[in-house]
Amino acid sequence: MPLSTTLEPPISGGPELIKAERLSHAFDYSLFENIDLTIRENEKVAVIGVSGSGKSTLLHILATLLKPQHGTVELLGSDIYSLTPKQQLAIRRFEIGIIFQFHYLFKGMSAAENIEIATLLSDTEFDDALLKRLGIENVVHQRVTELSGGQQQRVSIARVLSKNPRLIFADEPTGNLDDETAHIVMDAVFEHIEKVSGALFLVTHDERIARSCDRVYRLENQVLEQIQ
Ligand SMILES: Nc1ncnc2c1ncn2[C@@H]1O[C@H](COP(=O)(O)OP(=O)(O)OP(=O)(O)O)[C@@H](O)[C@H]1O
Repeated sequence: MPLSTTLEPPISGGPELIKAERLSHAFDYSLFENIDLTIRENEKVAVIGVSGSGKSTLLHILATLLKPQHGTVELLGSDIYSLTPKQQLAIRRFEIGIIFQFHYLFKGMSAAENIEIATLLSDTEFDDALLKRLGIENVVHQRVTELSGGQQQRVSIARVLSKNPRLIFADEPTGNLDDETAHIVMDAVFEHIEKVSGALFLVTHDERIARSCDRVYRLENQVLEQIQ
């Protein structure tokens, strides 16, 4: 059994926005055991690791989507898996943005409609400047199915940022993007975190992008090891 991986919080003394303690989870085999992780205000944390090591599962657990078999997750001070479904929904709606590997856009709608749904639900404004910045201002009125994978990825990122969440969980957000666009997108995400004094939990295979975060961990052999 691996040793408990207790990770020291960073030097900054800001409030703890994401705090996981003693997380363990298994499917057919154990993915990780006794993981502790704290992410404070204004911090960006990346996790890398080989395919199948459990990175997405860890992201789902932190992002309220999957109850861990052991351990606790606090978001903005609330123990999320002890909340009622209604309370969980409110946190998901107003405080959490999840950038999924596979977008999950509404395919029958235009890009703009996909973004509008998010702004309506979270009571925020449609941000034209953000679309321009992400280079999708000329395609927003097209149906999502007419867009390239990279354009769809940017629409899904615009949808998440438009909600103005404090906590962003991003699973391979630059997987479909060329290097230049990947950097534009990550800069927009980083700036957003700064603007809202939020926190980012990023899963990526791109080591350069991981290294641009404040801390980097590798998930391997059931252990989350800090490598930067
Ligand atoms: N809902 C599920 N039911 C059963 N097994 C699952 C489930 N979700 C994930 N797994 C398994 O858990 C393991 C870890 O999956 P996960 O998606 O967390 O890995 P990952 O490190 O994110 O991989 P990748 O880099 O390829 O996205 C895999 O073997 C996967 O098949």
